[in-house]
Amino acid sequence: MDLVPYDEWRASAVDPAFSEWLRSLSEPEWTAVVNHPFAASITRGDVADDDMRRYLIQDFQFVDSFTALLGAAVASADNFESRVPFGRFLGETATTEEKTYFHRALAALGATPADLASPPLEPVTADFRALMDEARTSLDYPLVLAVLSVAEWSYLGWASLAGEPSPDNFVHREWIELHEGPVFRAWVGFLRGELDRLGPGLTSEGQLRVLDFFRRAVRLELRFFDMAAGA
Ligand SMILES: Cc1ncc(CN)c(N)n1
Repeated sequence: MDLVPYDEWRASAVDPAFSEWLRSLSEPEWTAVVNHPFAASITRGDVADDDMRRYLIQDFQFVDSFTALLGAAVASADNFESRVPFGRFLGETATTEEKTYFHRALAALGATPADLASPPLEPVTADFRALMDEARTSLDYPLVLAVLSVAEWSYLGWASLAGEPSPDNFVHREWIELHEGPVFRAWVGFLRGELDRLGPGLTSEGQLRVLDFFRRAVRLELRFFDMAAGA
């Protein structure tokens, strides 16, 4: 979508939130991520084991950089109340939730310890890690937020489209459950709320920088699902 400055855009927007400006200017890729055939296949529980294994092996490498980026959010947030949700989510990601999921799911899919420790990276995985590292080392809170928000909000998007009944296979079912439900929705609401709190006060140059990180992350999400689908 055309690059319309936030102040101009919000004058006629139905929802003038800064996060909505970022999302709507990231179309059509945003919708392509949320409605991606690979994501839809996860929600139906019919991704072939080989494809799911390849996707999760690459995603485990994504999660490593993502966890480091959560640490940068703790470090760069502008107040204590904002640091706390990042610290909580970081603990969950690093210990219980995603870590045990990956180990159990990849074992069930026949992955080896080497597949978890040091697999060859797909180009999109390397590019996504580079973007997360760029945001992390900037220690610029709105840029960190932009990348985290894309990852979580877009995953909430496709996971919310899952119908009933949930897939029997825990590899699919738990991956959906990790990305939807009241707790995950509140987490995404928090991330968006932080962007909405800080974005309007940035200079127009700063706003465009956040948009640039947001858009790059959306394009990478799309390429990541394309890679998973073998496209
Ligand atoms: C590529 C990607 N993007 C987002 C998420 C959601 N945490 C993820 N696990 N992987």
